[in-house]
Amino acid sequence: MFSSTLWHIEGCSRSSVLFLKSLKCAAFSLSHGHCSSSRTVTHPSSGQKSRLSVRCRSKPQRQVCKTILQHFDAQYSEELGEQWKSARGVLLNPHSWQYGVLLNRFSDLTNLEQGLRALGYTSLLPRVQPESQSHTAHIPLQCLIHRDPVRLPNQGHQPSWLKQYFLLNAASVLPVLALDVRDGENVLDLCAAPGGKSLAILQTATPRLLHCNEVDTHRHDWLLKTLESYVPTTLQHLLSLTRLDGRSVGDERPGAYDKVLVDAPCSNDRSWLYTPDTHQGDIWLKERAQLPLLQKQLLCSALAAVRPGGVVVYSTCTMSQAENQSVMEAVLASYQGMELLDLTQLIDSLSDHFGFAHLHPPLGHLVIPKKGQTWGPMYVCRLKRVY
Ligand SMILES: C[S@@+](CC[C@H](N)C(=O)[O-])C[C@H]1O[C@@H](n2cnc3c(N)ncnc32)[C@H](O)[C@@H]1O
Repeated sequence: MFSSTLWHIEGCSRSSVLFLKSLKCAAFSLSHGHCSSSRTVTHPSSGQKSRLSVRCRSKPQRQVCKTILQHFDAQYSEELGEQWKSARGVLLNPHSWQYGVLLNRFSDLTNLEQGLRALGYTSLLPRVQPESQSHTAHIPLQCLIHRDPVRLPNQGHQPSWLKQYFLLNAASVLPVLALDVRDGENVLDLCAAPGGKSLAILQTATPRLLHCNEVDTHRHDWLLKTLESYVPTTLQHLLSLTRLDGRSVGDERPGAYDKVLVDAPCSNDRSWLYTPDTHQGDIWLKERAQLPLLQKQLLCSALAAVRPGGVVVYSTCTMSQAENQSVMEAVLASYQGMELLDLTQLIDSLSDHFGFAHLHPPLGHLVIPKKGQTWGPMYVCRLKRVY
């Protein structure tokens, strides 16, 4: 069993009370800690002191699937060498995992940001984001991170109320920043559920169209719910939701989009390690062998769906070379008129927060979890369709 910790804020000013309400009782959990204690924080604008008291609760511990771990050990020690050791340490210790907070610019954020900063949250991104200076300025993404493995509570769905934040692995914003959507563009999120990246795209710009596609029925419903919970009805006309097999979209809508995101189905390293039973682990390992083909087909579909001059971003949340660089290599070799775009400026701007792996071959970028910076895994690569 492991404990999670709830922090309650007491003795608050009125502005802090608003902040508390927005945090839904202002409870947030630490994924470690076994004691009761309290601490005082000062509200930055009012100077009022608020007391945080800590309580513990028990949650069932997650079991590591030995079959998957053995498989990862064999593959990743060969592909990543020493870097696998530090990633392994993080993946095997959920108590150390950090959670990013993506603020929803469409909601009422009164006092929330200041409140979170008073609690030690800082911005992931610099005020002026790289690569945003040369074109029409777009909206800075507000993603807050904490150096400790603290976790805000999820906000429940309430009709006629927009959620204020979305919890995510902060490395998930990387593909969205690489996509660099501008106001008025036609954008396709080919594999969109549960909708975190669609939502992040809408935080950075107001596209003419955001087409969110998800083939799985259950996950499509989840996507719909996410968008309803975060996007005001006045902007919902920008959204188009479909339940297509992403492999067919390129043929059905050739050249229709300025930007396409392929956040591909992959062997999600973080969750696969905690596969509930060995039998399920064996099934997933068999499925894993099929994934590169599906990923290549999805990427080819995206390249057909983007207009000449348009941009495609490919991303996964696995460290597997077969699902990352090898997919890119195969598609670049078989598809004419594609250019690999440089992401160095963006990567450099995030290198204080994210640990980037040394990739062989050096195609794309991989955020690899490490102690104190537990973000990732997240692979990203950006292509331009030249003609
Ligand atoms: C990594 S998840 C996407 C996460 C999402 N972009 C987000 O940020 O919330 C990949 C998604 O692709 C979907 N998928 C799998 N095969 C697909 C296909 N052939 N066409 C479209 N989506 C597919 C899966 O059901 C899954 O929801």
